[in-house]
Amino acid sequence: MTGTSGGMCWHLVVGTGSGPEGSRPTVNAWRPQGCGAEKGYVREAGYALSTDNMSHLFTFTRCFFTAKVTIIGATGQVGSYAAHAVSQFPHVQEMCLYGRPGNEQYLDGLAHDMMDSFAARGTNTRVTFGTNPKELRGSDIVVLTSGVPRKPDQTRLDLALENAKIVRHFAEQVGRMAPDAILLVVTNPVDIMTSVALKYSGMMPHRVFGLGTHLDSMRLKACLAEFFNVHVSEVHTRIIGEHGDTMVPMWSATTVGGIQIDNMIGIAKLPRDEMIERVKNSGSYIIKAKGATVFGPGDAIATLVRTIVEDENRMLTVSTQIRREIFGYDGVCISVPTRITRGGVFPIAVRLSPTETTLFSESVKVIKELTERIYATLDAESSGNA
Ligand SMILES: NC(=O)c1ccc[n+]([C@@H]2O[C@H](COP(=O)([O-])OP(=O)(O)OC[C@H]3O[C@@H](n4cnc5c(N)ncnc54)[C@H](O)[C@@H]3O)[C@@H](O)[C@H]2O)c1
Ligand SMILES: O=C(O)C[C@H](O)C(=O)O
Repeated sequence: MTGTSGGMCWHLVVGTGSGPEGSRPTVNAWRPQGCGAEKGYVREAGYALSTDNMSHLFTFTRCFFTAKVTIIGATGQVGSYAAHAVSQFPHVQEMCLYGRPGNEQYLDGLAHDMMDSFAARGTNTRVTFGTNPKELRGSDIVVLTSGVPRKPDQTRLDLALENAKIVRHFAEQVGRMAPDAILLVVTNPVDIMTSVALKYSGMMPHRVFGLGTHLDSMRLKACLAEFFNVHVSEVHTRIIGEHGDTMVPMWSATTVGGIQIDNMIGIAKLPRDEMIERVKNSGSYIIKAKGATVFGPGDAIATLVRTIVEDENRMLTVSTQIRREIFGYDGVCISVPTRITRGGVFPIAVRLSPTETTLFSESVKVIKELTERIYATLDAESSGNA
């Protein structure tokens, strides 16, 4: 059985094998073997057919999903690493490396290099590349990484206008060629670029989102794991607001080993301000040291893509359009906790502490003002008044 859901192709394969209690229908499912001809990956959907009453009791069914993921800006540092990281997931059937005209030779070389890597690691993902917008057709997820990166003496906000023009150009292409895709924006300043991509793609708000403070949340997680000397998986934390200087740590939602940090003995020594300063400066520190941040954002992108293609239903903090009814503000994309599924990204309303509320409103103000200025400049340019 084949169908589509959330723009993604899915296949459900049910057979009649023998179950532990007799002739209960079971499932024919293909698992990727690394170098075989299998195309899909199997996951339990939690229901299946019962022999007693085929119509009402579903207890065990499996289905698998395959996706085409396109990386725009694949010749860049973040784009190329993200393409490689994302291709490891069995659900990703096709990885399309997309770039601007003139970059064909580079993209061809990148595709060959990645295919060698896949053979070495046993990945069965098809690699395609191109610079013609028609290559975007059929994409289930598009990751937009094109744009200039900041220099060591710049802030991310300094890139806003130059990158907005690049993002507008590609967002219009995605809106035309792959309107049912989910678009993940990475280009900085990412919150403003997410708004630009949403506006110019014409896509639904829950299908356009930005990497936002997911990466900052991972950075804080690493600091906390180091401080408490525990495995990173023991730490749950979030940073909301701008991916930038006004980011807001959600200490109220920070736990170590499931224990809220305020309830941990010795917590008075936790250097919260230093940790947040370290997270805020992490990008510029790495750029000064080695030219670009690559593995952190690349693997953060990969987590988000996997969450969607595997329909993991996870709660992650990413940049999304917030609504006045829930958050008290609208007309802005900024990071809040969201639920991410194969259908898209859905903001979750949460109660913040009084300090978090004040800091979040300051963060919204910064992003909203600059977003409006960028819209005005782009609109004036389109109407020939710039
Ligand atoms: N949100 C995040 O956490 C995060 C993390 C890392 C990088 N970034 C941002 O991602 C972007 C790319 O970073 P990078 O390190 O890969 O940079 P890079 O210079 O290595 O790559 C830039 C990419 O953008 C393309 N590009 C540049 N100018 C273009 C134009 N005028 N038209 C079309 N394409 C153009 C290039 O061809 C290349 O593919 C930057 O804006 C950077 O700030 C964001
Ligand atoms: O800091 C940058 O400019 C890149 C990115 O936003 C990051 O935080 O790694």
